Amino acid sequence: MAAIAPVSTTDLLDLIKKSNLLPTARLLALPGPESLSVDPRQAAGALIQKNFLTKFQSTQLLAGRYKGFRIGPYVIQDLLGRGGMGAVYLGEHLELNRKVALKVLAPVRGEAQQLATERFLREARAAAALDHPNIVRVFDVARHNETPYLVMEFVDGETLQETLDRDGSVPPEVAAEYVSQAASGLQHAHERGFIHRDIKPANLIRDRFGVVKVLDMGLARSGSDEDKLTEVLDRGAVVGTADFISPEQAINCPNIDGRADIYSLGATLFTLLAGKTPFDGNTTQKLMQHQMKDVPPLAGLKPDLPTGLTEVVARMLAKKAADRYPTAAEVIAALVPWAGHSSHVVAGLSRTKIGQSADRQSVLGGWSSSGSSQRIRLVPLGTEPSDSGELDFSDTGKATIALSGAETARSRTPAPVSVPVRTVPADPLLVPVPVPRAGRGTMALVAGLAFAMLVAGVLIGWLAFGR
Ligand SMILES: Nc1ncnc2c1ncn2[C@@H]1O[C@H](COP(=O)(O)OP(=O)(O)OP(=O)(O)O)[C@@H](O)[C@H]1O
Repeated sequence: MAAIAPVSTTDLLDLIKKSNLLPTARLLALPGPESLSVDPRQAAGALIQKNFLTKFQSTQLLAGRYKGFRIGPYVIQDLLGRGGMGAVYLGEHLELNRKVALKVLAPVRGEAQQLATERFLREARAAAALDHPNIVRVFDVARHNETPYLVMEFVDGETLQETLDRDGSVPPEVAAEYVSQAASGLQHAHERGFIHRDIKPANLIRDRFGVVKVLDMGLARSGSDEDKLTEVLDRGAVVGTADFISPEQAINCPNIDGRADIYSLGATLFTLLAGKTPFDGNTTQKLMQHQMKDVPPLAGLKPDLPTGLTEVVARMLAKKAADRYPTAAEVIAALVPWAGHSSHVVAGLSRTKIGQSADRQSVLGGWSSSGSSQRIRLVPLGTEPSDSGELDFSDTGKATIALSGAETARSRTPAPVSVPVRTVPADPLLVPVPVPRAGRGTMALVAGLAFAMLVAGVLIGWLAFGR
């Protein structure tokens, strides 16, 4: 039945009552029609001001829509965004007043529903295994009227894609810091055997305090036995986003590792700095170029960029995984000269093995480490000591990162992560369905199609792009 917009304030108040969006105490306090404007729009405005409604709720109610405001114990307050699988809403727990992000699976039929459900579970499992300030936490997965939804940490901020859409590009030191924070989250994920597989600016979200968090662990895959199943089922699908996909993912290599994420993070850093993605063209052309064509030199696109930084990007974007930084932690070390002062990076690193291990020398691999067990010195290989940075995890809650040379040390308290963690139960409500993955928007490209296009396009590609 089509929604009927309220024509009077009494109609509006009736819709509010039917919508179930207010807890009983608030409902009892709701002003009557006599104390509101007779115009329902003005009445709704007054109710927004008195915190009975949000703008989103008011818009829905004024359009006559009053269903769907409640998902489990949460009240929908706003639409945060839409992705390939459904919508993400801001929800507030009815009793606890805690704000969360709710990812609600869009209704689809048949096998697509099973695939989406499987991905939901995968996202929940991956995120539940990870506990890091630079990774968006998933608290729960449940069903509401048969519709699966994820309960996530609400990040009050914007994705780096939104930043790019607004600002075009990002200053070098800011881009280096954002990427260092993302690398810190990835280091944590990689240490636990998870590869994200779809790192891109749209999957990095920055909160109001400047903390960057990795979103959307939906494609993450662990090396655990259980996930070997989905690995087998995934075979046949090229997964990732064409603008940021690593060469090995583009050819659906079965044995990718964390260095695939490092490539995608490099493509993200390239895009943040240059204001454009590394390659142009359609999806097939982009896949081919990631494999065959050198990334255009950043210096040509942005002559003012520090040379050292463009070299870091080039190494992250090396075609062969072996030529990239071996770990995300080493990307952070390489970026210290530009991202150096961030307490957020330090706070994130303190949750990785590097930040926790007494024997940091072995964790750090090629880096040199000095001082007490509470301090590590980061010297990216092949750089001058003046490029080094020092991370200090020593004092209670205080984190210091210092650059040697002209820079002076600064100390800040890392921004606390205030949302309590509720891990997803081992036996979630949803049952995984063993079906192969298929394409989903920008995320999955069916292998047969991709391979066919690749083979057919190789000749054209060489002619069109050369080397
Ligand atoms: N935890 C969150 N906190 C705040 N906003 C969020 C959160 N998760 C997602 N969003 C917002 O919702 C939008 C859609 O998220 P979603 O993960 O569904 O999209 P996507 O990654 O673009 O889609 P796809 O699943 O196709 O990759 C994001 O771009 C972001 O703006």
